[in-house]
Amino acid sequence: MAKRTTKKKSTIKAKPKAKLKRPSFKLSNQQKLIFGSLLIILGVLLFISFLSFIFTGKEDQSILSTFPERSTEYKNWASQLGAKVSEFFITKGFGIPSFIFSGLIFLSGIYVTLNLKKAKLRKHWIWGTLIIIWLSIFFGFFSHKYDILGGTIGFEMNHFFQDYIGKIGTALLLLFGLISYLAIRFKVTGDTFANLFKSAKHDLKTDLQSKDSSNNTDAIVDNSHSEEAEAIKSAFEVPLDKTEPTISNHSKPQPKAEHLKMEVAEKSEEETIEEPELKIEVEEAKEEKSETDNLADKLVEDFGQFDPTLELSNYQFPPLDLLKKYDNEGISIDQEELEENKNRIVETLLNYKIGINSIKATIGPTVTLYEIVPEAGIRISKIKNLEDDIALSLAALGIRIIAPIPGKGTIGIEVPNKNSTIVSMRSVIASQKFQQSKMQLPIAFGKTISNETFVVDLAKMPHMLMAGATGQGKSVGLNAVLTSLLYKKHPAEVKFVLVDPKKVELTLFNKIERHYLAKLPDSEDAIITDNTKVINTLNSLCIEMDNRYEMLKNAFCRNIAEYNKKFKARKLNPNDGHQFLPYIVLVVDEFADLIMTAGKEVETPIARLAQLARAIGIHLIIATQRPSVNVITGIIKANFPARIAFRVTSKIDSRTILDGSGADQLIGRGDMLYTQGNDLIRIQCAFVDTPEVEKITEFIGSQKAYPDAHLLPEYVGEEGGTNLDIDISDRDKLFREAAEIIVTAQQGSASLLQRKLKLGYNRAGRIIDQLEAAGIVGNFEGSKARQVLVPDLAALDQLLENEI
Ligand SMILES: Nc1ncnc2c1ncn2[C@@H]1O[C@H](COP(=O)(O)OP(=O)(O)OP(=O)(O)O)[C@@H](O)[C@H]1O
Repeated sequence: MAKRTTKKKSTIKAKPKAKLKRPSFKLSNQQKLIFGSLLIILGVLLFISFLSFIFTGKEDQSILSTFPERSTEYKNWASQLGAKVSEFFITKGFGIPSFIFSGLIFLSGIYVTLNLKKAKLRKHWIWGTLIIIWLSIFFGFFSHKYDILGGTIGFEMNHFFQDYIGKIGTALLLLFGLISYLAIRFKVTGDTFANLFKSAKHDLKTDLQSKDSSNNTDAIVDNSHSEEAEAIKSAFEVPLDKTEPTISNHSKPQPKAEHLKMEVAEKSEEETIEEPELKIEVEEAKEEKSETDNLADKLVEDFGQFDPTLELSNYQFPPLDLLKKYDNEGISIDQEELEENKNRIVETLLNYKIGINSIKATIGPTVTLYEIVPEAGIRISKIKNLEDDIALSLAALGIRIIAPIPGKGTIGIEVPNKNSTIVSMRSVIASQKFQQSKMQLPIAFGKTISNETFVVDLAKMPHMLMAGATGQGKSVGLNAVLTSLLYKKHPAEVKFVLVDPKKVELTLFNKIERHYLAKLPDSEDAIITDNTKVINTLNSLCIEMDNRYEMLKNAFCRNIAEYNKKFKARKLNPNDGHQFLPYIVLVVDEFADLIMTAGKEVETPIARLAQLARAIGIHLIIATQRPSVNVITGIIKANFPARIAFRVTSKIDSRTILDGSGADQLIGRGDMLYTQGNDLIRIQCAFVDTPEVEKITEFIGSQKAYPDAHLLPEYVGEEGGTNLDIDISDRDKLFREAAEIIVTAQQGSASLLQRKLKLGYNRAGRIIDQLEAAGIVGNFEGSKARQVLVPDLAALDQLLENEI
């Protein structure tokens, strides 16, 4: 509410401003030409008058008092008016610098005629006037000899300053003015003078050197300074030695090349100065707004931007206090353990004749990374092969060797800490990195090995595959993902579709059904536990995806972010089927189970969504215990670039999920590896316990909610559809509703039904066919929408009643 009032205030303030601006006279192009050419002519006339005033001013002076008398003959080339104006500007005004006025008027004419940027012209006037004042004061020094140089104003001002600060003071003041002008206008700095001085010094030096060398050659070759002698010499030399001319050719163009360089540099400087002008012109072209833009601007001015959160404007995000603080948080460095591990690593490596140059430790929450720089000549593969031996000598599980650490050129050995610390969800949610993140769907996973909070954007991933043996932290990981989003996103901005075949993992989220969950229209529970319902839901998401693509296409947007931005700016009309699109996050816990029972029926829509849904804001998170190849098939793997591996039991599983080993060497309890296609990052997953999730969902669930969960489009399986026929009893159950929509909109298109009724393309198409059979819409007419044969709802009622 508070927001609204401030917005209103600002619009009230803004309105009179806008009204004040409008009266500024705007000339048509013809008027601009007339006015501009008048100014150009005036500028030329002034220049002519001023110029002739220099020669004829004295002669005309005596008759100036007779102005305006037609019979008097003036010497000025612009006659009476020219003499009078020149007298005013030059003698009584600023003297010779007044010529600049004529130039400025001429320039103004050009600007007006050609419709150039006014801001630049204003600048010319300001600087021009300042130069006129400066010059006229400067010429004031010489006014007693040549009074027209600085004019009366120049003389008076000069003497005004002289009275107070003397001649030298005035001269210095003018010098200061000149320096300021150069500094502001031409961006001259102290360095410019220093460089000038340096280059002058350099030139002098080279001049002196060349003079010296020429003196020397003078000494050796007699008469070489004489041109005649040189000509004779070259005439003799060329035929004698063929290499000579090439040498002289070489030496000659050199200064030319230098000169060329200088020119290029100067040119490029000029270009950079001119660049902004070009840019300004481009922006001007952009300013041209379409009618819909203007309407949108007006709507935004009147009502403010569309606020998707308005319906639940009092919604409170869960406070941090709902998350638990742990005692053993924060890393305590055990110096002894560090020393011990270091010595063991060094010893083990030495046993295999691997010398070490240096070793560095980075302590993380669960593992410590020892970075080793081996002695020169040691093969990396040798250290990699010793992985098991090092693990054995350190008597520790979960040693991982990274050889070499990407981008560092060192070898890393990760050794688990004896006492691991818990990374609490609270600490990562409270971190600045998460709180200040501007990501679309930020997820705070936990902490990296260097104890930094790891935050990634789900929207960028764009889908995530999560695998890990049972009891290694998958469910906690999923909860961490959901919690992150609950702490950052308003219910209007994100919706979850939760699939939980285990039936127990995600049940807590039932409490936030009407806030954050999405479901099929006819289903009772939002959390899907039944495998057949999963198929319907996935297909429904595919329909939602198609619908969203259609909406994006109609709105000329490439992705959901652009679309929502446009919608918020009120550039998309809700009456055309546009609406604010929340992100949809599909979470499937235990994907293996689904594949086992439903196979292709699940795989196909998942693959379709994974391939296409990124742009329209549908993101998939799929977790599985068994990362075997028949579960994570090639097509699924190819479309899930972001992978998370908790501890798995075999190297093969690790390879299936990560395309490499590593996951089999993790220590469990939330120790995980994350990859988004390139490097593996070891992370300690944030721990969020069931009671914490319960508190959060309870907090959210107790607040005012939407009337229902977010409804996904209805999906009727192939067998549920009706064939095209005239039989009334076989009609789709949405037939009447669809007919009313079509008649109201007077537009017979399937996509309209898709949008309004949230249907898939096939079903909408079938309904259109039934409408055609009922005589409500006309025949198929190619790309055009079908003709609507019923004029209004009353006629429709009559038609349908007569059928019965
Ligand atoms: N990030 C973590 N930090 C500390 N302990 C953790 C973390 N993640 C998991 N654990 C511990 O591991 C246990 C099992 O975790 P979780 O239930 O997430 O495993 P899971 O992989 O989902 O197992 P399943 O597949 O059988 O459901 C938790 O109860 C917790 O004690």
